[in-house]
Amino acid sequence: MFTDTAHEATRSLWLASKHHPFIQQLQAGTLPMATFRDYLIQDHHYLLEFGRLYDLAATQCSRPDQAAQLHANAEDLRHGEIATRETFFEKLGITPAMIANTPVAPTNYAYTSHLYRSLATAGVPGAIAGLLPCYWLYAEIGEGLATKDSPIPIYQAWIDTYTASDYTDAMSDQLALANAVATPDNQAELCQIFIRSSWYELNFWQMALDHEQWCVPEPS
Ligand SMILES: Cc1ncc(CN)c(N)n1
Repeated sequence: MFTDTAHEATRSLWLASKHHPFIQQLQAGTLPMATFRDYLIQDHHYLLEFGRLYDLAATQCSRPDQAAQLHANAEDLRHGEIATRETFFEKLGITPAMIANTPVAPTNYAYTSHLYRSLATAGVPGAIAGLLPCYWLYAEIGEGLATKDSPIPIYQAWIDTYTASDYTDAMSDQLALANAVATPDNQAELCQIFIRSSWYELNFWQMALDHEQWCVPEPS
């Protein structure tokens, strides 16, 4: 099965994500709040693109049942993870203006660009393969962190998002969809896309920890 092959191919990248200092500090409660805030703002930009890509893939999908599932994923994302993050923003005093005025960091820009590229070069199956580590890796990270609570309530609330049944159920649907669109002809390409997304996931933690910025400000 495609998902077994892809999972096996990314074992070390996923382990590095699970043991990344960002995740360890989140669980220990030692992650600086400024770092968490920056991560949330970058991730908001990321999740908006994620939803847009699902919608775009749906419009290009020739199978009505799969198109409906892709649209439903976009809606679930907006009503689930993105809506939950709004409550975090309120608690932390992060305003829409702060988000709008924060440029998308280089790694975030590269990751979301990779997702659009996957749709452009490998079609709807490419987009599905590129988006899959986002769901699946976070579910595994949540599972790994569930053994011990973080002493910081908002960090624990973040962890709880990824162990909640609505999230893990949606993740199972993604696995089934990925296996449905994988064929002997496209599997190798989909696997490369999945590996690259997993690599970007790892870089995303480091981007947040480093408060990564462009060396030259964006043109206005
Ligand atoms: C970068 C990233 N990857 C995955 C997820 C979990 N949906 C997320 N919120 N952000």
